[in-house]
Amino acid sequence: MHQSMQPEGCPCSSSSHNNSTIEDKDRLNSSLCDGDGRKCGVPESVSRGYYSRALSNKEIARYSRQLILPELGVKGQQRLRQSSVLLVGAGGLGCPAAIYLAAAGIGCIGIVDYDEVELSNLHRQILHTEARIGWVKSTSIAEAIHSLNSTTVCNAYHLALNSDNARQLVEKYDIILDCSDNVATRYLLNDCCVLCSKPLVSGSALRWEGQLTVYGWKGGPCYRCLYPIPPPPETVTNCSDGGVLGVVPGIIGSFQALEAIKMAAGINTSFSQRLMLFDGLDGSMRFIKLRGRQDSCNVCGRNPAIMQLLDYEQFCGTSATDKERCLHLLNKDERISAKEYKAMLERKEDHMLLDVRLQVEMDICQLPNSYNIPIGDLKKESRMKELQKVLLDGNSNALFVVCHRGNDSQKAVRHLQQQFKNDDIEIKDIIGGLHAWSKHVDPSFPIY
Ligand SMILES: Nc1ncnc2c1ncn2[C@@H]1O[C@H](COP(=O)(O)OP(=O)(O)OP(=O)(O)O)[C@@H](O)[C@H]1O
Repeated sequence: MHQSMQPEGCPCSSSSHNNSTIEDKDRLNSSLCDGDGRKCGVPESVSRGYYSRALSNKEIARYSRQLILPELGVKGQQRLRQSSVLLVGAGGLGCPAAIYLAAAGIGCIGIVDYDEVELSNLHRQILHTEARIGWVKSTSIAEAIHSLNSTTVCNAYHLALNSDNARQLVEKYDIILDCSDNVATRYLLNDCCVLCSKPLVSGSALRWEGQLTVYGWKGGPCYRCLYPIPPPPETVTNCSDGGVLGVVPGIIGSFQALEAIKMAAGINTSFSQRLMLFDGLDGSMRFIKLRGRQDSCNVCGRNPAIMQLLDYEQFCGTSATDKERCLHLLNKDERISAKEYKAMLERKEDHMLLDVRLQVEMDICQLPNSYNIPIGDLKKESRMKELQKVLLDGNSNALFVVCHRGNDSQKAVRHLQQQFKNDDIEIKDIIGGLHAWSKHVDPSFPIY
């Protein structure tokens, strides 16, 4: 665990940052370092010397406030310098986790992310900046790490972690942090960490709440021991749909760094077989004892069925075909485009526009004359009667449904078609919702 594994960018060369910080997928296979520093152009003795040497005066000064903690001490600090941590996800959890790991003196940090920085990331993905909008996220974090602690080697991998590349990456690092935001990646990382015998520090955050636990540590359970079957995709909400207060992933990501630092320093973790539930709204923290490793587990049990990585999108029902099916719930003739709706408005055609988003979203922006019933309320009889009355009063027999991006509006149309099956009402949704309106009709319309 504390043997240095020296992933791609080898910490043995102080000038290695410029060469090895910005990794990309083509360079994934071309390791800069063969495991003992020789390919870095630094004499072997120097690189070995670096690791075995006591802390330098500069290191003592830099880490002095943590060095005097008896639980850490010089030995612990040296272990941090020899350790490598891989973060999957350079977003709300990955940013705080990465920066605290670098600040503490972790020798090598790898960051995997396929995404680029957007304006809507900045309220919580605190290492990215206005000036770096459009940058590759992993590169943006590598820059932030280098400014804070130039002695930490940082490998930025601009790629989507998948079954083909995960093992190759995970096996190079000592500790893995799951800072991703989707179920398929969680199962992929879990299985990969079990197969490579690596501990996995798992975090998640949504709305005001966050969770933290550590899988696969000293005989503790893995993610599959607790959740053998993935949740139905329609029950999973992400931050762009459900929202999140930036501080919440900040807190959970910091906890992920804390646990990784403790494990790397040889102290132990407090979260194996233990789950933390944090609620920022009521300021509570609860701790739940989790069941241990399950003999029946498909990946870490007695007779594991999973000996190699799978197709996790398919396993979780989130593959491109599954998404396509969800996106095309309605037929073509049950939908109109944002442009067609605009043309209809210009022709002043009689109709009613129903917006099925939450009131809080209506407060951000809405189309003129839209009537609001949130999708969750459409099943309530009272709201159905109300809608019927508005349609009758307006004497309109055309009902158009809009939402944020055109997913909920399709579900709403299906439901309303059932409700109004005896009435002569044409019900359609607007393809792509308000996003499409902003993109194709009115660029001044706010996007959130
Ligand atoms: N399989 C994966 N490989 C690489 N990166 C991943 C993978 N799965 C998720 N991620 C990354 O994990 C990060 C999760 O962070 P977070 O949820 O804060 O950000 P986001 O996806 O930018 O959010 P939003 O939904 O608001 O756009 C994202 O940057 C995403 O690109």
